[in-house]
Order: sequence, then C-alpha cells, then structure tokens
Amino acid sequence: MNIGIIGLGLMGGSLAKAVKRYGIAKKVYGFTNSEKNKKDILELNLVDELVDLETLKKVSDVIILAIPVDAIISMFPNFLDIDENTTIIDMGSTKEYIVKNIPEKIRKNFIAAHPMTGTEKSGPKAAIDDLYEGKTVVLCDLEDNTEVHINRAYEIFQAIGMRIVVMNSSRHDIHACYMSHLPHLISFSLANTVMGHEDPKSIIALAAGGFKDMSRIAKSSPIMWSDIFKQNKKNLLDSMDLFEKHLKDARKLIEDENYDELQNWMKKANTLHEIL
Ligand SMILES: NC(=O)c1ccc[n+]([C@@H]2O[C@H](COP(=O)([O-])OP(=O)(O)OC[C@H]3O[C@@H](n4cnc5c(N)ncnc54)[C@H](O)[C@@H]3O)[C@@H](O)[C@H]2O)c1
Ligand SMILES: O=C(O)C(=O)C[C@]1(C(=O)O)C=C[C@H](O)C=C1
Repeated sequence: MNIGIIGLGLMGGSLAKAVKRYGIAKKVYGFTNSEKNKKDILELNLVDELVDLETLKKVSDVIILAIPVDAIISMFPNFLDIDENTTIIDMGSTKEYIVKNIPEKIRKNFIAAHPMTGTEKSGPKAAIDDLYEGKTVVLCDLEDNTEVHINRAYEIFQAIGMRIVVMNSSRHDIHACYMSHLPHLISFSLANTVMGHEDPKSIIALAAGGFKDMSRIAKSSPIMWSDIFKQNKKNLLDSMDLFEKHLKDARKLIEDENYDELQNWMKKANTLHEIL
C-alpha cells in the first residue's frame, strides 16, 4: 500500500521512519505546509516524495493526519472527494471534537487514533526511529467505520509494534486529560512559576533531576498544546479543579503543621508507582 503523511514533525516523521523500517508501505508520500521544514524532511529522507495535497490524495491508500488538532478539522473539506477505499487516520491528542466534526461523507473512512507516545520535541528533526515500538494506540468510535478501514489501521499499527486499545472518544478525552493534558498544563505552570522567581544563572547552576523531570514537557509546542487545551476545555477545567483541591489540602496540612497526615498524603501518592 502507499501511505501519505500530512505533517512530518515528531509524530508524522517518526511514523514515516517506522513504516519504512517494517516495509509496510510500497511508497511513503508526504505533504507539509511549511517551506522551512521541506529541506529538513528531504535531508532526513523521511519520505520517498514530497507532493502537493491533491497528488497525495490520489496516490495514497492510507492518509495519515499528523498535524495539530485544529488543523486536522480544517483539513476535512479537502477530503470530501476521497475514494471510498482510501483510509484516513488522524493522530491527534484529542478525539471527541474531531470525531464530531468528521463530515458524514467520509465518516466510515476516518479512523480516529491517538498514539500514547511522544516527546517534548517537535518538527522533522524530532522524528525518531522507534517512537511507536511497544507503545499503545487508542482507536475511537470504530462502530462508525467500515471493516476495510478498521483492518488497515490494525495492520499498520500492529506492524510497527503497537498495542491497540479501543474506546469511545468521550472516555478517551477524559483519560487523556488526566494522564497527559493536565500534566502538561502543570509543567507549563511550574516552569513559569520558577522562571518568575529564579534568575537564569541560578537555574543553570542549581537545577537538578527533580526540576528537570517535572519541567521536561514544558518545552512542548505551544501551537499543538493550545489546540489540545481548547478542544478538551471542559475536562481540563474539571481536572484543574481537582488538582487545585489537592494543592489546597497539602497547603492546609503544611500550615497546620500536621506532618503525620502530610506523610500519609505522600504515602498515598507513592503507591502510583506500584501500578506504573
Ligand atoms: N508530540 C506528542 O508527544 C504527541 C503525541 C501523540 C499525539 N500527538 C498529536 O500528533 C499531532 C502532531 O504532533 P507533532 O508532535 O508531530 O507536532 P509537530 O509540530 O512536530 O509536527 C506537526 C507538523 O505538521 C505541519 N503542519 C501543520 N499544519 C499543517 C497543515 N495544515 N498541512 C500540512 N502540514 C501541517 C507542521 O509544519 C509541523 O511540522 C498533533 O495532533 C498532536 O496532538 C502528539
Ligand atoms: O512523553 C512526552 O514527552 C509526551 O508528552 C507524550 C504525550 C504524553 O505522554 O503526554 C504527549 C501527548 C500525547 O498526545 C501523548 C503522549
């Protein structure tokens, strides 16, 4: 099969590498809207050919959307004349709003996917060989897809070493909120808090593992994450309420010098790593 990838940054570029490595695609085509990235994509040999969108639509059996979640929705009108055998797969980090906006005409072709893997880096140079190996991909609302498209998605994700989990898009967005979107928001907040208080020289001299671990994902793309926060606004605000409650609980225990209870509160948090 021929695979066409729209957006060749971290996710799209890494997928291009994976499908080449496992010999899944006869040819890998790419489309990017960024002149700046074209040179990198070609130098890194991520795709066999960079083409325009109309060509990519004609030559691809499977089209992958590896672009920010609002850009995925803006792309929909371009696919209304797609062949009924062409599969479209999006890799966006949100799912419910995307699924709700898929035009009826292409609903059965469109597989809503979210690979639960990534890094804080973006752009073609961030693409890595084994990003998907041994990781989970969530496929949502498959009851609205036809067999041929579901089978193609399974074939590709399994061939690149992924574990498939099937779920409804609304449940997906709640889980993704607590396990990915809220942590990113907290990391951005932490980075801004520390930079608002500490000068760069002290940060360079003193930042150790703890701060580096907690702030790694604060380096993530603002374009990608503002789209995600926008599309998952309701869940994110709910999760922020809960998080604020936990911060307030900790604050009260410290104010009251209730160190036994503070330790119990932390012991409970320790148990997370018995399941992770
Ligand atoms: N970064 C992660 O850890 C991660 C993990 C899972 C899913 N995702 C999702 O994958 C998608 C891509 O994220 P990424 O990390 O690869 O971002 P990225 O910024 O590394 O790459 C996106 C690329 O798409 C290109 N692009 C943007 N709009 C375009 C358009 N309209 N047409 C063609 N090209 C366009 C950009 O030039 C950019 O190079 C997002 O929807 C994101 O939510 C990201
Ligand atoms: O490991 C990272 O750096 C990531 O941010 C990857 C990560 C996450 O774990 O939150 C980011 C966005 C997702 O859609 C899926 C995975």
